[in-house]
Formats: sequence, structure tokens, C-alpha cells
Amino acid sequence: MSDAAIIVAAGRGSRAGGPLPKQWQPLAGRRVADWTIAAIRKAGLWPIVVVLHPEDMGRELPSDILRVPGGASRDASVRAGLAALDPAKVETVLIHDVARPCVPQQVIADVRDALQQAEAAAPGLPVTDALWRGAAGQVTGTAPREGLFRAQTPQGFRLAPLLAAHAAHPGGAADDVEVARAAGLAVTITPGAEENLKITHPGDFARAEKILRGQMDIRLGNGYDVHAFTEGAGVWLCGVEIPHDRALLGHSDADVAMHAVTDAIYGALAEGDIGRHFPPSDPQWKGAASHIFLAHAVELAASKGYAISNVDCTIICEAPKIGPHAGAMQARMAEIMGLEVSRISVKATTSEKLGFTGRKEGIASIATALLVKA
Ligand SMILES: Nc1ccn([C@@H]2O[C@H](COP(=O)(O)OP(=O)(O)OP(=O)(O)O)[C@@H](O)[C@H]2O)c(=O)n1
Ligand SMILES: C[C@](O)(CO)[C@H](O)COP(=O)(O)O
Repeated sequence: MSDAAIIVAAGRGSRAGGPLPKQWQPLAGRRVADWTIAAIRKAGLWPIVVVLHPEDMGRELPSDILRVPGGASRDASVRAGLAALDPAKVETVLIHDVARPCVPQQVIADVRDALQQAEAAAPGLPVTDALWRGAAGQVTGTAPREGLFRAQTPQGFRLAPLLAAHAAHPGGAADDVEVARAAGLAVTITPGAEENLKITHPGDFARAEKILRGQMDIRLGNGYDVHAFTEGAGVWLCGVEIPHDRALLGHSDADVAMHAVTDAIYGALAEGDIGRHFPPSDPQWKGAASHIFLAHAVELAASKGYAISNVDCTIICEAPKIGPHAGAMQARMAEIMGLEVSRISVKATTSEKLGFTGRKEGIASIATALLVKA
């Protein structure tokens, strides 16, 4: 039996404004929905159902996410998500708003822990400000705040009683705690978090962005490589073979630019350089295509939880001309690294005929890579 999650994402975000529903708008480099899915996935909940507006069914989501069309209200969307779960396989379910992308792992863990004993559990924050009634810009009264909480998600339940509660409810509930309580289930309050804000109004995007950026682990790495020219009729640079009256000398294919990028990634991970992972003394790497090294560095980053945000590579040579090939180089690097082309920069400079590159004795390359773990 598993602990499942439903992310309700079928709303239109009318209060948040913007050209798209809030869950599809950009936030700290990804879409709001991507952050929310990543947080739920990190908690180890499975399966994950995302309830989508019918117009959004074609949106790009990870292939292992179950997607179902939602309804006209939040509770109708929750019911659609519940219907996608198999009661024979799922014991508990956490229901979360897509609009809460900054949910801390501790908030999720506390709900799950409470569910070991409780019929239902949900995070709440005690109201700390005084409460007023008001009308026409005037305070018309006050209200006691004792015993009042601001409700958050994810809200957790045993699947079978929640299914029964939703089946018996007339509809129109603000959340699943309201549905559960109407069916007589006791709900434990677990600690909420200020960071677990629900993006509701336009100003909430900036608050959420600040929280997410503060939680990010950002790594910067640099790489530098040089290969000397030798007899030959072409050079490999960023995985593209460029006709030239010389070749580059090296143990592998001598792709000096790809080596610099690879070393930048290893550098960001504090994992040494290509030589540590593919020793030149090992004959199996003689003449190897350098994409093997780059793919290894990318996989190592992924295995440590880092996504590559971007790389920037500069090739230093008098010849061959790099400009006409830069687009093809970016495309090939993007293919190897599984990134969008716009995240790869390849550019070139001469050294004004100075030094070994200026004397056309070889090619040098420097690269920078930015890695992000959220
Ligand atoms: N028919 C609906 C309405 C809401 N939701 C989801 O319920 C959550 C909480 O709703 P809210 O913040 O009010 O989102 P919206 O309904 O999208 O916002 P608005 O009311 O501003 O249009 C959101 O994750 C939203 O996508 C849903 O799945 N189906
Ligand atoms: C479920 C909820 O997030 C609890 O705070 C909230 O009720 C849903 O959002 P809405 O603005 O009330 O639709």
C-alpha cells in the first residue's frame, strides 16, 4: 500500500493576473507547477496525480505523473483526482494546491507522521494578528483570534474514509478538511509554515521567488583546456568536426572545448577533472569521443541532485573560424547534455596573434557551468 498525492491544478488563477494561469507562469527559472511537483516528488509520495484544467491536458509534465481533467470547483477537481487512485493499492493521500510551490519538506513530513495515528491531518498557522471587522474603509468591530488557524495544504487522509466523505458531501467546500469534518472525521493540526504561501495575488510571485531562490544550492565551476595542433585535416570542437589544415593532438579526440565544459561541470561538483574519471594512462580512452566524458559529468551532476542551469564556453584560436559552426556546436552540446539550446553558449576569440594560440600552435578553451539543486 502506498502514500499517494493529488496536486489540484485545474483553477484559472484569475486573482493572480498575468498572461497564463498562475501554475504555468515562470517562477525562479521553472514554472510554478514544476516546483510544486518537485516538492511532492522529493517527499517520496507515490503515485502523484495532477488534476488539470481540460485546456491544459496537453501541457508538458514528467511522463510518470498521472494527469486527469478537473472540475469547475476545487472540490470537484479533488474528486476527479481521487477517482484516479486505486483503493486496493493506496492507503493514504495528501492533497496539495499547485499554487503552494514553496512547501517545506518538514510540513509534508509532519502531516505524514500525524497520519500514522490520526484519521486526518493538515498544516495550519495560528493567527497572530488582531482581527477586525471592517466596512467602507472603517473598523466596525473586533473578533477574538484565540483558536483560529490559517489553513494550508497538503492535507492528508486515509483514502477510504475520504472517498466516503467526498461522496456524501453536497459540494462547495473550501478544502478537504471541511469535507472530512462534515463526515465526522477528526483532523489533527500539524505545523504550517509562512513559506508555504499560496500564490493568489500578483505580488505573491515575488515572495515565492525570494523563498525558492533562498533555498537553492547554486554551484559554479570553471574549466580550461589546451591542445596542440598536429598534422591532419580537421578538428573536433563541441562535438562538431570542422575542416581545417591541421588536427588537434590528444589522447582522446582532443575536443578541447568539450573538455573545458566537462571540467567546468566536474569543478562545480568538486569532482576533480576529466583525468580523474578517465585517466589518460587507461588505453580504453585512446581516441575516445569526448561526448562520453561530457555525458558522464552530466549524469554525475544529476545523481547528486543538480540540474545544469547553463554553460558558457569560449574557444581561443586564430583559425579555424568558429562563428559559422557555433550554432551546430550549441545544438550538439544541447543534445548530449539534454538541455535547451538556449542554455548553451559557444563563442570564440583570437588572442590578437599573441602567445601560443596567436602563433597557431594550438587551441585553448575556457568554460563556466552553473549547477542548481532546488
Ligand atoms: N476548479 C478548480 C479550482 C481550483 N483548483 C485548484 O485549487 C487550488 C486552490 O485554489 P486557488 O488558489 O483559489 O486557485 P484558482 O482557483 O486557480 O485561483 P482564482 O480563484 O484566483 O481563480 C489551486 O491549486 C487551483 O488550481 C482546481 O484544481 N480546480
Ligand atoms: C485549500 C486552501 O489552500 C486552504 O487554505 C484554500 O482554501 C484554497 O484556496 P481558495 O483561495 O480558498 O480557493
